[in-house]
Amino acid sequence: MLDVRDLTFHYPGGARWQFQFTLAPGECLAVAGPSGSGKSTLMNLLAGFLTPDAGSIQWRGRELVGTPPWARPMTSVFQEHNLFEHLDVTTNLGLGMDPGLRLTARQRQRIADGLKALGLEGFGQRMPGDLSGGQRQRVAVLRALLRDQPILLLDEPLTGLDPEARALLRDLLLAQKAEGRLLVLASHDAEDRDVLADRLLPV
Ligand SMILES: Nc1ncnc2c1ncn2[C@@H]1O[C@H](COP(=O)(O)OP(=O)(O)OP(=O)(O)O)[C@@H](O)[C@H]1O
Repeated sequence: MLDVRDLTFHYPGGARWQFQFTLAPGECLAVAGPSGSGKSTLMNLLAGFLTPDAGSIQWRGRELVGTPPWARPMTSVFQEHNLFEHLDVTTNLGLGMDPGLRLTARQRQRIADGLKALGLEGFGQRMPGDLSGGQRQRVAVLRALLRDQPILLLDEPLTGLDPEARALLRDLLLAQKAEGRLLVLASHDAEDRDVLADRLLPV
């Protein structure tokens, strides 16, 4: 269970937020609100890139506030995809699984299977700069999924994709839920929220 309680935050001189929700394995929470309402702020608080003024984020009874981002049981796909431009697609994906890139045959197979499932078969040796925006986005989501963390933070993961890629990624995210992962999804798109989310957090 992810238990977010009285999580308060403000930017210097800016508005103040307070977030509260619980999320069980297999559930998706959609964070909805207009541009500038604080969706990315919540994502950054959960990921540990921002420090709250007060409140707690507990995962299975363990407090995550104060835990650095890399040690949290979550992985994020934010609007900037943050692929390493000088490394090919397979290496980008592999680094998410093992920073030392000592990949097992099974891990290599998972990368190949993931690329195939997302319509990117044969793209493993390409450089990110040689991909379309939608292809880069799929690689970024795949990299997050391959990291096998229990919590996925997704900030507009399907925005800008064509209908086919969108359907592929939606199915992939539904499969993550079926496997028991927790999804926190910021999305402007009501249809994505309807398909994926169990609950709505208006901000
Ligand atoms: N570093 C910062 N310092 C001060 N104010 C900030 C900072 N980052 C964001 N804000 C402000 O906080 C508010 C919430 O921003 P946030 O990015 O969380 O909104 P959002 O709901 O994710 O918007 P969008 O849908 O456009 O991505 C905005 O008014 C924004 O201008």
